[in-house]
Amino acid sequence: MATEHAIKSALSLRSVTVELGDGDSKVRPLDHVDFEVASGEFVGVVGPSGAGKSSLLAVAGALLQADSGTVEVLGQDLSKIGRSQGKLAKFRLRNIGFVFQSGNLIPALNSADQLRLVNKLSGGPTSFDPLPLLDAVGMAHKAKNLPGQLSGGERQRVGIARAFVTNPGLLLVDEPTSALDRSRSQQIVALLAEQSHERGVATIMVTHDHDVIGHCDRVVEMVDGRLSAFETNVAASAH
Ligand SMILES: Nc1ncnc2c1ncn2[C@@H]1O[C@H](COP(=O)(O)OP(=O)(O)OP(=O)(O)O)[C@@H](O)[C@H]1O
Repeated sequence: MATEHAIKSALSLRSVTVELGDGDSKVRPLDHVDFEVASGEFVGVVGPSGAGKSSLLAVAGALLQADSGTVEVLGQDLSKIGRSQGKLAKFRLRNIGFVFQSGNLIPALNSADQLRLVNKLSGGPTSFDPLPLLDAVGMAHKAKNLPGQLSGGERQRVGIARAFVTNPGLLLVDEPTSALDRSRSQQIVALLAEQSHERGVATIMVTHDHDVIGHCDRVVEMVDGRLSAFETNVAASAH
């Protein structure tokens, strides 16, 4: 494990504010948010509906621009990448992985091809082999199955393997268990924790599911656009 000084934060938000809407309907989903996540750290984000959790992921994922404050991903200040969407998209594709609610797989592609497509789009090696990644999530035996032939948990596993194709330094995960039963939810979040630690990826997981936050190294709570430590004995609710 590298020291605190050796690891630069994979994600660093300093006094980040985002305002959306106009006039009376103006809202501030992020209100002077400070947030640091180190490489290999698995952080949960909880909080009520409308608190700003998705906005936090969108800012960290370079999908939404901060109105003030600074956002650094893997040491790169996002505001300095330039206004061109092309440059930002390229940076996102190479450095940031996303896992969505229900896997978000392409219906016509089998598991292996889901990964091959991301490798191709990101300019990865032609020799890319999806099997080791599918194996890491326990899905090598279903490499040739289409999403329609997989269970919800299996689709989520393929979605996780796909997110690791580009070796991202930052992984953003939005409600990964919303379509799963309790035991599958535990398995999927345990897998995310294990893979984040093994690969040294900083992972931020937004969840409403308090049953799974015991797998997180740290949990923060978002309320009215502000972030604070989540005051619960996380260790006691683990596993
Ligand atoms: N494009 C937009 N224009 C105006 N307001 C928006 C926009 N997107 C989100 N908001 C508002 O910003 C606030 C924060 O929304 P956000 O989606 O980040 O919350 P959340 O914590 O992810 O909620 P949930 O748990 O319901 O997904 C809400 O009040 C929402 O209505």
